[in-house]
Amino acid sequence: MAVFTPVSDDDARELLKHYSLGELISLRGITAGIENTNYFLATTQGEYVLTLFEVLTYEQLPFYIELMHHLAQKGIPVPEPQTRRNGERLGLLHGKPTAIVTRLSGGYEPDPGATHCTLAGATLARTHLAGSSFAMQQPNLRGLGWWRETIPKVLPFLDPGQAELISAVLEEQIAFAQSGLYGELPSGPAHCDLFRDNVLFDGTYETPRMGGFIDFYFAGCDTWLFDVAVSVNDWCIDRNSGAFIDEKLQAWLRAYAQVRPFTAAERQAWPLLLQAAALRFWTSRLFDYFLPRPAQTLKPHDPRHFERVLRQRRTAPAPALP
Ligand SMILES: Nc1ncnc2c1ncn2[C@@H]1O[C@H](COP(=O)(O)OP(=O)(O)OP(=O)(O)O)[C@@H](O)[C@H]1O
Ligand SMILES: N[C@@H](CCO)C(=O)O
Repeated sequence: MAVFTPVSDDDARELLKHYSLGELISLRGITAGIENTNYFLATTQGEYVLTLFEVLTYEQLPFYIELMHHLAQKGIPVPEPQTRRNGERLGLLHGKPTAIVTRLSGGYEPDPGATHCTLAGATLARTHLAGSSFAMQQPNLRGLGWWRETIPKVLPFLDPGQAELISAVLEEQIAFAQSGLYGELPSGPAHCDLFRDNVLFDGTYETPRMGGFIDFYFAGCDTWLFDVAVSVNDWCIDRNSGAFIDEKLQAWLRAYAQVRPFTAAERQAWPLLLQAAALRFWTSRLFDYFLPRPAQTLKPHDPRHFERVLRQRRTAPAPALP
């Protein structure tokens, strides 16, 4: 359930006075999602999503909100934060930071085919290029620094084989981050969590249309290839083994490369980035599983899934980038 802070019709009417978005038609709580309070909000001018941020603070939010604004202005299909009469895009409701963003059409595809992969890959490349002119800077807060801090906390819960694996991969990633090769990788604002449940598709299964990317609240500046690796590690795999499905992977990567061709440094770094992306989510899932936040409502995702993905990426030869 994702209404942690109830919002009444009267609250919404009061809030809408701060915007030029017309009059309230309806307000409906969204049941999906685990972190924020979300409502579908219909007004006489359009369809929106009202979000009350339950975890991120007012000070932490501008990077994400302004990035979405920047991308929307550049024609990337992302929720567009609406601007209040006072020029700001964030407000407060029931003491929580609040934003109204445009509602994208479509739904998420749990079983994406090659066509979905093509659309997602091309749109991510366009997102990267559009984001390169975004002025604000914020590192990926779930990057190497966070892995170094978090892995020692989860180590006591692991068996010796797992502990050895996660420690070895962390050491390799620390060395890689200090290498000249790493410094050559193109970087900029990245979504950093572009799993299939964060992309909406319209149309039919056979002929899908891109609805857009949602949930930018793990975004940060990172190598673009890390973003690609996070995505294909979710979109293009056999869910049981973690192995890549070649047709989907090729569709995803070719579509991305048609918009932004990969560099020589990226080709060389690819196997390590695929492991980095698997390590990132193995670590966060271990952390959420063994050390849940006191008020955490989510049912933790299975950490072993990303252990399997990581082992796959270390044993199977990495497919070359197109
Ligand atoms: N701008 C949008 N347009 C259309 N649907 C949206 C939009 N934003 C959110 N949704 C819908 O609301 C659901 C919940 O949103 P979201 O995934 O962002 O939840 P959350 O609690 O904020 O984050 P988390 O993914 O961490 O649970 C999505 O699955 C999607 O169906
Ligand atoms: N996409 C993440 C959850 C949100 O970061 C995961 O599947 O672990």
